[in-house]
Amino acid sequence: MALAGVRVIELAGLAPAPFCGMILADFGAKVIRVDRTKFATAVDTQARGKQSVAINLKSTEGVALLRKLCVQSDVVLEPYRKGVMEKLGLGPKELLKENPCLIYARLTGYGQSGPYATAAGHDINYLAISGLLSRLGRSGEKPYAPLNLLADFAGGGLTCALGIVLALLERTRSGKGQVIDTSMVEGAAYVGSFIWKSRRIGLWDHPKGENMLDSGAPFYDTYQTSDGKYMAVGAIEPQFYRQLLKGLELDDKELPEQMSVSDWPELRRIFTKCFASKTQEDWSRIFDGTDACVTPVLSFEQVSSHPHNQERASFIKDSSGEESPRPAPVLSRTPAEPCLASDPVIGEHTVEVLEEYGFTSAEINQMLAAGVVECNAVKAKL
Ligand SMILES: C[C@H](CCC[C@@H](C)[C@H]1CC[C@H]2[C@@H]3[C@H](O)C[C@@H]4C[C@H](O)CC[C@]4(C)[C@H]3C[C@H](O)[C@]12C)C(=O)SCCNC(=O)CCNC(=O)[C@H](O)C(C)(C)COP(=O)(O)OP(=O)(O)OC[C@H]1O[C@@H](n2cnc3c(N)ncnc32)[C@H](O)[C@@H]1OP(=O)(O)O
Repeated sequence: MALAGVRVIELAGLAPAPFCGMILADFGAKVIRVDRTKFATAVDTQARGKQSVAINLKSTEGVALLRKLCVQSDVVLEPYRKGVMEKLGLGPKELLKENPCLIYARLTGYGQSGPYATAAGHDINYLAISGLLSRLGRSGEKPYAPLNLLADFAGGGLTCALGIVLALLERTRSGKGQVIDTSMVEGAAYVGSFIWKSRRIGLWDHPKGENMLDSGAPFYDTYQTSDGKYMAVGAIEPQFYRQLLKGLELDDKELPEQMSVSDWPELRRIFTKCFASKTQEDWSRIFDGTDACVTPVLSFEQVSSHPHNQERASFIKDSSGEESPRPAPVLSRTPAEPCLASDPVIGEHTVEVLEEYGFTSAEINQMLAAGVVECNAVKAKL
């Protein structure tokens, strides 16, 4: 796999850093999640392929141990509030001094500087400060955060993973590590570059929810079907729009012009009535195999059995039968091989990992006895 041989120390976080760690693990890195001791359950629901060691970082021995692990690792990924790692004596200054090749990835909401740097926050707050949230939502309604996808995962976990891979690539030339400052505000804004840079062509001139791509246009929206499901319509270009009208059995001579913005409410009313006359399955049969850009809005229950997803095996099942998306993108020679075993319990691999990092049994037993580390058996999963 592409990241085989890369050793990552991931300090346990809430959602974005676990996703970043999972991406690296899916593509072959050895990812060791550092959990707290005396915690029953991990909050990490994206632990695929990771190992877990439980270390009490509030002890000097725990901090010394983590420093030793970082000396023999390629990447450390930390998701804490600005200043937390420095307070523990685990800041980049210390760790890069001991291992100049280390890639020190920091993943926070607001980044490592600026007046908000130390403030608590979540996806919705970062999205708000990025400017993007102001553009999300239907006309006349309040801004709406699309789950916690944009800041936490697109702008956070994914952007941080990109930073790590870039730094690993650069290290092959310079032999040097570096610090990555991932701000979810900036990551989300960067993901939104198209919105910023397409303002000059007038794509966003109207208020929120009244533009072509934000549910303003009737040919770029969702419609309810007679069985209470939905179809997604993305028929922008005239040749695709014509196919939409054909599928709906509408005569364009009897309709307003596609790009006549003032007629969009009327067009939407016509499309709504049409789509409500047949089931999702009926419409799928009509539009599949055409260029109308009309697809069913699949539920989580429907996705894996959809013929397209099925043929590409786009969803996988782990050993407990839990379904999830397979890693993307697909690399032709070195594709990801996601681990199908169930997620680690906190401290499941403490002894195994410490042995691998060269600690003797006596040293490990001493740390276990002193409560510096904890090892939990898999039976804790039951
Ligand atoms: C919208 C999303 C968030 C969604 C998260 C949900 C998926 C989960 C939220 C709650 C979870 C549930 C809950 O935990 C209860 C159950 C628990 C059970 O185990 C599982 C089921 C649960 C129901 C569980 C289920 C789900 O997991 C939840 C529903 C987001 O937006 S996430 C993005 C958040 N923002 C960031 O990550 C930005 C960067 N980070 C921060 O700004 C802060 O970390 C943050 C997130 C604001 C939290 O601040 P906090 O004050 O809590 O922490 P920090 O200031 O960072 O300090 C960390 C302290 O911890 C010490 N520490 C760390 N490691 C160790 C260790 N190994 N040993 C000892 N101590 C350790 C560290 O030294 C710091 O201590 P100090 O405070 O003394 O400096």
